[in-house]
Amino acid sequence: MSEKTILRALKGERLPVPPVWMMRQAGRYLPEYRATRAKAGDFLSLCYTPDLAAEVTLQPINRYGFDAAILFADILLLPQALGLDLWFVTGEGPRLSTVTTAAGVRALKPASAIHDTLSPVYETVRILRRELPAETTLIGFAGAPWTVATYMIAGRGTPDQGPAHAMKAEDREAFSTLVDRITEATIDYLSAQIEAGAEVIKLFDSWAGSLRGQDFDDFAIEPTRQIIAALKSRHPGIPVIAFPREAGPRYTGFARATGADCVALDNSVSADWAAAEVQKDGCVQGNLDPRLLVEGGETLETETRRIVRAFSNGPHIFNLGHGITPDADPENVQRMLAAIRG
Ligand SMILES: Cc1c2[nH]c(c1CCC(=O)O)Cc1[nH]c(c(CCC(=O)O)c1C)Cc1[nH]c(c(CCC(=O)O)c1C)Cc1[nH]c(c(C)c1CCC(=O)O)C2
Repeated sequence: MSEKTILRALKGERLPVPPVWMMRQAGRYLPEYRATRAKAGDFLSLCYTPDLAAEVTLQPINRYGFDAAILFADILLLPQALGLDLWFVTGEGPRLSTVTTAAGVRALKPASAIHDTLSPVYETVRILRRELPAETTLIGFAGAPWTVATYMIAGRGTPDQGPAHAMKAEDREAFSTLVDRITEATIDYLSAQIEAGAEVIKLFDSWAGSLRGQDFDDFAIEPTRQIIAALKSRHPGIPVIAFPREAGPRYTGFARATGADCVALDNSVSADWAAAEVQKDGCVQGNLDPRLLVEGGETLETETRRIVRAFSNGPHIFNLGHGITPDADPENVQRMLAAIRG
């Protein structure tokens, strides 16, 4: 069989039709996901039950034939494996016990202890490698250290990441120690996913956009660079997609600075700008506004075609600028795919 399309794009090949997958493609917009989640009881039980996590990972592949499957798990399982309490409040989101001091950082479990909690995730990866169609690429993932730290410090999602910025300002050393601990644990976590069968790794830095100036270098670029260097030295050739969401002008040069093979773009940057500034360094993915999968209509098709055209001169994986939302219409995903694949 010829090499999988996603892997070819990640090596820098320009393909006549871009391969496609979607962030949060296994999720609440799909009735079959809601049914399996009900069977599991709650979101975390779904993440930690390998048969059910594999089942929901496969649902969007079976329905739409995406070129990649993304492991079903969550970026907040890692803080839990480091010793924090984690729970999800229905309709609100995640809650964690917090780390805000040097003593709190010292009390975390060592990186070497994470596998006790996370081994079901590796089992999900093994099941998926057996069950996925031969042409479908399996993506493993983790949160990037800054984004994971923002949840560990605040104990929840925050609009401006205020508590994390406050700890960084008040005790930069303790904050850096926390970021280093997450970095080390993330390397071990992703290595274990690769050993279990993940073929590509994605790092989600959802809150990268709130880091300014030197902080962006120290806490968005540097930990990502360290993770990618360690993964590529342990697993030569493993491709990595980095998503420094809302990095704006700092998308320029991000692949070169971190060693990422592909940069994922949110929908606040223009595709034409990114084609000139970001795609010149390698593969890009993303950029379609997830709202369009709620609204549908002519705009969904014209915007999809516009993004395909803008990135048609270089390596490109079609994706959204952020996750598909629970109110999206599954039929609109078919319309998007028809506009991409013709
Ligand atoms: C910040 C973040 C989290 N998780 C993730 C991020 C980074 C990407 C982003 O910016 O969205 C990443 C993530 N979360 C999930 C996946 C699975 C793979 C996939 O994309 O399909 C992935 C890759 C499942 C999930 N993670 C979550 C759900 C919804 C849970 C449910 O079924 O009730 C899913 C399918 C819950 C979650 N998990 C998180 C939040 C803030 C929430 C609540 C918000 C929400 O409900 O969308 C943390």
